[in-house]
Amino acid sequence: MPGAGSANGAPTDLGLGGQLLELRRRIGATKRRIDEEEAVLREARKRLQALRAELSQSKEQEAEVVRELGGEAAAAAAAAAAQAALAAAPPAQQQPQQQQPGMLHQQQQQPQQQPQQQPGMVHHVQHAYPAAHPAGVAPPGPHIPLVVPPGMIVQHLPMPAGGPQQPAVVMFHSHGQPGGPQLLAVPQMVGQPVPVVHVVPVQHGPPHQQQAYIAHPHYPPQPLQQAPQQVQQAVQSQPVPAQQQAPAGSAAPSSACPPPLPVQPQQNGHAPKFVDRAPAAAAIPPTGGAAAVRPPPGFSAPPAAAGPAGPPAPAPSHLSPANSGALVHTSQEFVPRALQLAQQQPQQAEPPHAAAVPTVEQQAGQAAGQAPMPAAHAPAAAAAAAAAAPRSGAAASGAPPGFQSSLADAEPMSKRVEASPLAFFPVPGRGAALPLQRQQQAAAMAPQPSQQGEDEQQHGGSAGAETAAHPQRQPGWQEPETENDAALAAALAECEAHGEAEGLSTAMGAAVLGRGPVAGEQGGRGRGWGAGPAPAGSSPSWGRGSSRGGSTSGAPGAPAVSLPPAASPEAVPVAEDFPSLTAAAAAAAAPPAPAAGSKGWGNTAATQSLRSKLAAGAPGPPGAAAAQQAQQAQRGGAAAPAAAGSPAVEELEVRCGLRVTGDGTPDAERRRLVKRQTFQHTEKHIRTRQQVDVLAGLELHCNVLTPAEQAQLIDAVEHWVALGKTGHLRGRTFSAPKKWLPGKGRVTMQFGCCYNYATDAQGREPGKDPQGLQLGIIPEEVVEPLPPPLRALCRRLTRWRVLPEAREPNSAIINIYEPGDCIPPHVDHFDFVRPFCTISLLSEQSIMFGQRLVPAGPGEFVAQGGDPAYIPLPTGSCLVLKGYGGDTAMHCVPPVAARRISITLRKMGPEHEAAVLRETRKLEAAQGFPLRAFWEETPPGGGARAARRGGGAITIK
Ligand SMILES: O=C(O)CCC(=O)C(=O)O
Ligand SMILES: [Fe+2]
Repeated sequence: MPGAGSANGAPTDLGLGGQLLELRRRIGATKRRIDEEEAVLREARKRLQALRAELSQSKEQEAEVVRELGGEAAAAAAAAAAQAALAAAPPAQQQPQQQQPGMLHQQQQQPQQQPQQQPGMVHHVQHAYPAAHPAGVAPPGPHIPLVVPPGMIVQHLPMPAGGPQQPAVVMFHSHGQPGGPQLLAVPQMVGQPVPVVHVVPVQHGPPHQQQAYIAHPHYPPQPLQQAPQQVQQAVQSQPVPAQQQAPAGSAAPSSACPPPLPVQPQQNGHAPKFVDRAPAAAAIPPTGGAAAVRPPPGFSAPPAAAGPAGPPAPAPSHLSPANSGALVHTSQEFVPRALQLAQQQPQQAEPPHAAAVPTVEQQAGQAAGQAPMPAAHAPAAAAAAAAAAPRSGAAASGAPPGFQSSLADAEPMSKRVEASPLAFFPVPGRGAALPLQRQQQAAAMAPQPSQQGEDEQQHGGSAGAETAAHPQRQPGWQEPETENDAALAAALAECEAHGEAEGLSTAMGAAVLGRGPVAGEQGGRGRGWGAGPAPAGSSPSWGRGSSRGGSTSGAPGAPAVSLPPAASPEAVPVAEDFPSLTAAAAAAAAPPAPAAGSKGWGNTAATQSLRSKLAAGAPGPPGAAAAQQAQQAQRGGAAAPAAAGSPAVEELEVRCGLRVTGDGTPDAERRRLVKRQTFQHTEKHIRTRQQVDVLAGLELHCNVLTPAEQAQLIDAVEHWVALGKTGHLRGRTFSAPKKWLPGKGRVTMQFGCCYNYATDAQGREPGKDPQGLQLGIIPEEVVEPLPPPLRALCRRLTRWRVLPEAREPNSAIINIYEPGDCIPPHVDHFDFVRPFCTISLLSEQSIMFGQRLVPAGPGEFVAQGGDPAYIPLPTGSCLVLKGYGGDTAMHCVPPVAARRISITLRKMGPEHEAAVLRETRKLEAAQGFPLRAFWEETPPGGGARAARRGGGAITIK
């Protein structure tokens, strides 16, 4: 092949001149990469500095709070608890004690004298552990009974394959904010002892790894590595060897935590590399084509994680939701419980992997849609009322509607936590202060993905004939865009008729209306909707797209061609169409204006003071900070750098939490780094026997997010997961499988709309309503809107012409794959328009495409009638799906070798979008004031400070 490389990578057949040119090109490319990496490094250093500054400030504040609160007794109790646990623990192994050159000192190390603490509070019980631990989770270490302080959050813990997803772990988490670690808590864990196993000091690693891990009962007990006194010392002051490896025999799954960013493209072992992704001056045409995307022979999808598999052990009772709010424990209880917890672990040994997984037959049955008929479909109004209940309940009792502005409004159960600041999350500026009912609602409404046939059906079916493989392919939304716009405009007009000028719906509307007229797709390829022509012989009933959609993929059977490069960056409008995002974000961020007689608490003095605190630079999660800044920008506040004029897109992205502060690279320059690839993989059509290109229409855009941006986004996702796990996201926004079956579950979050991808609490099956009709988006299940960083990301995708302007996504589903997790074969539901896309984060894994993919075993999928094609998805990339690849071919992600997050961004069909708006309006009407997104909410009654005073929470910022 011309240009093929020799062993050392130098071209051999180009002649000397050609070789020279090629080498120069490579040198240029390498230089550019070096520049990029250096920029990332610079940024990381800056952030580190900011974190350090913030940390010392936080520590001062903490000391002040501790002084205020007193509580010597608690400190003593906690110390006693630690000692007791240590004394009861197995004998210590030797742990390296000596400091090594380059060792990093834990910033949160405590003085030998613990500060005075409130009962139930132990903080900074951290054991220095190598930040660069490859497993990233639960290495052997001392068990320190940690009483979860109010103010800590139970965050995700990378779990062994098959491990439970119950949030029974606690970690510190920095959120990558300049503000440093955020310490939050979940109610059911407050006051509960948990054994600390692993703490990663916050100053190491990329933001998503700046976490402290505390053992999960799922893990077997870890041996102590030090004598108690040594441990104590380690906890309080041991420096951190930067590169210490996990001792052999660690229970930690080796791939439970991915390597730090910047993440180099890595294969999961399933797929060969097939396209050189090195930056080049122009878009790289596909090389290798079909052959390159074939799987290696003998491919199977082994979960790489070594952890035990099987159904989760029952959570210890004190961690169960039933114990939520049971906050009152004497310090004497802590020690025995901590020990009990540790000692329980061997009894919680998991049954063997195989026992936990469905059989092939079961899976095939699920795929074929043999699940039982669902229960009766709750009427939309009832569902809306149910969804509204948590917030309208208070209104009914005469209290400020929806939110508990005083503890007296709380339901009986919440009274159990009323003495605790954990009735609210005392973190200003972020999703906080959810009334307890909302958590109950979340629990009640959460889908219970039995995972029985979850994903096989989730988006459009699986095995079987083509019609069966696309059961959800519906006509209906494939109208010309003018019709779509009209439908939307009508829906929005209806909304506007309600007369409310602010709030979520308007924000959503603004986001929609802010779009200009339809732009030509893909650099002027016409107005096709991406639905390529149906393969010859396919059923015309598949949808109007088959006759109407502009082809993006060429005629079936024709050799696939690489699409032309996207329009040149210079031709792309940059800032001029961005303000619509600003408006939307600002509108979404703005507190609802307190109309006359408004009973909302959004404008209380406390909230105001919180806002000014934020404005003064207090940290928050990306979304909250962005929202705050967008608000200031709208008001022309001094803190908004470019509020007056038309601010540069990068500034707006920074505000929305997408772009990392300080990255001043102009938008057009950034866009130029994006590289697009197209693919080709022909199979014989199952029925017609003609050649079809199953990958036609797919585009992979690399470098859409820089490593720093990825880190920031990951951080935001982790934060949302934490909120979701603790019931702080509306309705079915968050769902985690109750049963953790290998290869069968994933944590997911849906924003913008609720898609019925799993059997829900009302028994509605994926993709079907109770009558067996197709069911995709469920408008009455109102979920959280797109958070600002995702909104900004969507905007970027259209601004950079990765997606057409008219297809700017307004919904997202975030999949969080632990090692071994997968998404089974499906075609994305046709309630979402084409093209849509999926963003990859954390680790590079391959997505599999085929005309017909079917399960062949637990977490194993095979192609029928041909070879599957694999496309490795590098971190920071965006895979665009349309044409045959997005409409007809099936795709799945086989079990991943390392943790991965994907964000699938899709635009709802207009009637679905309208329905979502309508249902949102209904909810708002029912509760009497606009819905607020999670990032807008602030704790009533004075925020963090008051929470601290009231209940003794530790709150950093
Ligand atoms: O994780 C991915 O990249 C694919 C996700 C997907 O197929 C989906 O959400 O529909
Ligand atoms: Fe999909």
